[in-house]
Amino acid sequence: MRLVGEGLACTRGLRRLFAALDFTVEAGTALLVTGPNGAGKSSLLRLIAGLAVPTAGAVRLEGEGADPEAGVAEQAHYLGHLDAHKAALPAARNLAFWRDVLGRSGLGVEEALETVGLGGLGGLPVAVLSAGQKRRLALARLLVAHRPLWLLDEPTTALDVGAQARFAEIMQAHLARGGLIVAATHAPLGLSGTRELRLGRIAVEEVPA
Ligand SMILES: Nc1ncnc2c1ncn2[C@@H]1O[C@H](COP(=O)(O)OP(=O)(O)OP(=O)(O)O)[C@@H](O)[C@H]1O
Repeated sequence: MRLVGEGLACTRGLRRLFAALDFTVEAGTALLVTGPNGAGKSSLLRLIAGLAVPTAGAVRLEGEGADPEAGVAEQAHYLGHLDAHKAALPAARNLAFWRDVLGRSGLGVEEALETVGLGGLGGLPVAVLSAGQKRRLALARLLVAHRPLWLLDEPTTALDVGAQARFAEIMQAHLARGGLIVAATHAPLGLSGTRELRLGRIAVEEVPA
């Protein structure tokens, strides 16, 4: 399976953020989208996720394992800046909701909470969780339903060093199973075998391990 972006252009307001952007992400690899604030990293992720429409160009998943009946959005997890939790509900209830919506094809709720280091905290309302705990809960969503493509916007924001390392292991395991990752980030994510797409000065380059 591979994710292909062809001739992508994005205009926001009066500003053209990028044009004629081509990239390919092969199964088992990650593409890091980098560049200065306002370069268009989040905008690119939203285009891939189907949450915004490109001015030109298209994105598709193709090859073995890609579902020809489904669009990219249905085969992707999109994790934006907002964590998409109901603050008044317990963490476990929030995660159970996403598991039901996304298709129950991954870990159970308790196991996913345990995996992101929130074991025993599932009964707490999200409102009382710390910023890093809320982020961990958002990351747990990736685990409760299988989607081959993970679109991650600054996924390690608010995570402590240990949680960053744990999440690097989770991402690496996803890649080892043939998954794909596109991540907008200002910081290294601790992954090997990644390539970098730098916006602001468009170029795709190999990142040394
Ligand atoms: N809905 C919108 N209407 C008009 N302009 C927008 C809209 N959304 C984003 N922009 C503009 O598009 C540009 C790119 O925004 P984007 O969030 O994609 O940047 P980014 O590279 O992710 O930045 P950061 O590193 O700060 O997160 C910014 O100048 C922003 O103001």
